[in-house]
Amino acid sequence: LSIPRLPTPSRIFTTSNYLDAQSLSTKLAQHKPNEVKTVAIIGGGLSGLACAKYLVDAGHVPIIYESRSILGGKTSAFYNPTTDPSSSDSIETGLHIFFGAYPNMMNLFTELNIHDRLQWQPHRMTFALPSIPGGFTSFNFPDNVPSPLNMAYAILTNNKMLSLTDKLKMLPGLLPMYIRGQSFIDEQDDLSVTEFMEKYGMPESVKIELFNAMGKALDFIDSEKLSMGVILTAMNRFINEADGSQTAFLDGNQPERLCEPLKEYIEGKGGRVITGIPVDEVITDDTGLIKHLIMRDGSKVTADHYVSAMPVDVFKRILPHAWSRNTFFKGLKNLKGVPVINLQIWFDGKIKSSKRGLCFSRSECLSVYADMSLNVEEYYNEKESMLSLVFAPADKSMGGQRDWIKENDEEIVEETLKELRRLFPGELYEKETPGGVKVKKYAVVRTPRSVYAALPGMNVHRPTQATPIPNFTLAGDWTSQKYLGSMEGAVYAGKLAAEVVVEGRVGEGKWEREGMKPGGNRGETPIAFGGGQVGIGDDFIGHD
Ligand SMILES: Cc1cc2nc3c(=O)[nH]c(=O)nc-3n(C[C@H](O)[C@H](O)[C@H](O)COP(=O)(O)OP(=O)(O)OC[C@H]3O[C@@H](n4cnc5c(N)ncnc54)[C@H](O)[C@@H]3O)c2cc1C
Repeated sequence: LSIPRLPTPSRIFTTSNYLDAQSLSTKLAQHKPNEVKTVAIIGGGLSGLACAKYLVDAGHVPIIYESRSILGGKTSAFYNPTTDPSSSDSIETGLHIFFGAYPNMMNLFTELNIHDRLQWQPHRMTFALPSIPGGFTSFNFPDNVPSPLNMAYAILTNNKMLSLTDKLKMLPGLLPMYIRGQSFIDEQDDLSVTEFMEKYGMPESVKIELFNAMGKALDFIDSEKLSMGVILTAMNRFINEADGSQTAFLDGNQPERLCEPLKEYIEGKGGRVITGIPVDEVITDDTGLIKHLIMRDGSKVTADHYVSAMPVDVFKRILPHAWSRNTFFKGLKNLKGVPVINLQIWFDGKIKSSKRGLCFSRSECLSVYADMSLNVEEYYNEKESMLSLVFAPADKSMGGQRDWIKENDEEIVEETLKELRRLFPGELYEKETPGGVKVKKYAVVRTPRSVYAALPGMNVHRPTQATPIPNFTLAGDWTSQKYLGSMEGAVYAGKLAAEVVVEGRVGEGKWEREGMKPGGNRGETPIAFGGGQVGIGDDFIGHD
């Protein structure tokens, strides 16, 4: 209504990835089950919701058990906990950006008939220029030019970040990514960004100007520590699709605008969504099959089949003792969620130089941010800016300057404002610039364990959705799928899990991807998870 909307880029519906997503949906919807199964899905994030959606399409009866009172997991939002108790704004777990190269997510929006809820942005990528306070530059992707030419044009016509020599020196590393695709990407997963750049002779400036910003945005990790597989995967998805890197915001908070229609769809076709009671334990019989789940309130849940759509850190805690000796689950001990912080800051006036779309702040502690008052219908405000900012890396183990995740809100906000003063010189209130806009209120949301940390060599430890346990399947963005830890990855993994259940591919669990070192699924070597216990160190801490 108040914010101009661009149409959904039509080319995203013609890519081979989109057509694959569509044909998997069709296959599941046309399935005629011999036996209708009740499927207990643990976790009501996007992956659990997507899994349930495709299971009802296939004629089964999924029941989601979500521990919190709100659906959405890492995309959830809460009302009110700002520094102003009289307000009732929604506070999101994180600033969430959708990309054209999210074929399963785009397909899901089509199936739910809610594409008009995506607020597409002009096709460009905007970066702050750290050496010029208040300076920004954009890579502009021309309309109606096919990939990869539109990306080549965007890169070649921007000279503010990389020289022509830098760009040419990127080619030996990036050409095989384009030509060989996934097999090349998987082979590089063991290398950090720095190691990959040394191997392919890329200049340091590429890391400073580009890869640092990408790493912090994609996985909340500094590029010194990050696996190069992350950068290559994102570039590969973007370079192969003309509108792959075009971004969109949802027009409001995800629990209402995306999870609610999913819940209505699932319940409208016979499934159920139960919130507010965590699953506490998975009870197995002598053969390792799940007998039932025990809920926090002491009740038991039995089903024909069970799916975990929990984050990896929680799954490790809940893993039955009987399974911990199976080599399929061996790699789990290496997977761990990355800490990240998201801030929402409301100002008492408009930040005049604030831009539409997503910006890479390229500062020490901030990753990406957006002025929600300009971009998202729910937060639209003509007079006052509201910034949503991703603060990363949030601890030293991921390359942060400090363990910010443990700091108090005031220190985090102070550091953020310090960096914002460089992005908007003279526009934020300080004693010396009394005319600037003042902070009205803020909310700081910490996610101590978010997406799995994509450190070098981790990809091989991500298990497939099919497991060796005949009545158990895995979902979640951290399971093996080609879209990183992301909303697209979560939806795709949920859909793949539904396919495993529908096809009865039970007890299969194998390491499917070529070029990966097999973790094995039927090996007999017992694995030590700390004396039979599966420990993850500190607990996953949610918001409620
Ligand atoms: C700050 C931030 C910014 C992000 N930005 C982007 C972005 O711009 N673009 C993008 O694509 N992705 C982004 N992501 C990543 C994205 O949010 C995740 O990849 C995705 O939402 C993961 O979905 P999931 O369903 O796999 O897991 P989750 O969302 O973690 O869902 C798991 C669910 O399981 C529930 N659960 C846990 N334990 C139990 C239990 N014992 N019993 C029952 N339920 C349980 C949890 O409460 C949760 O609801 C961002 C994440 C964060 C934190």
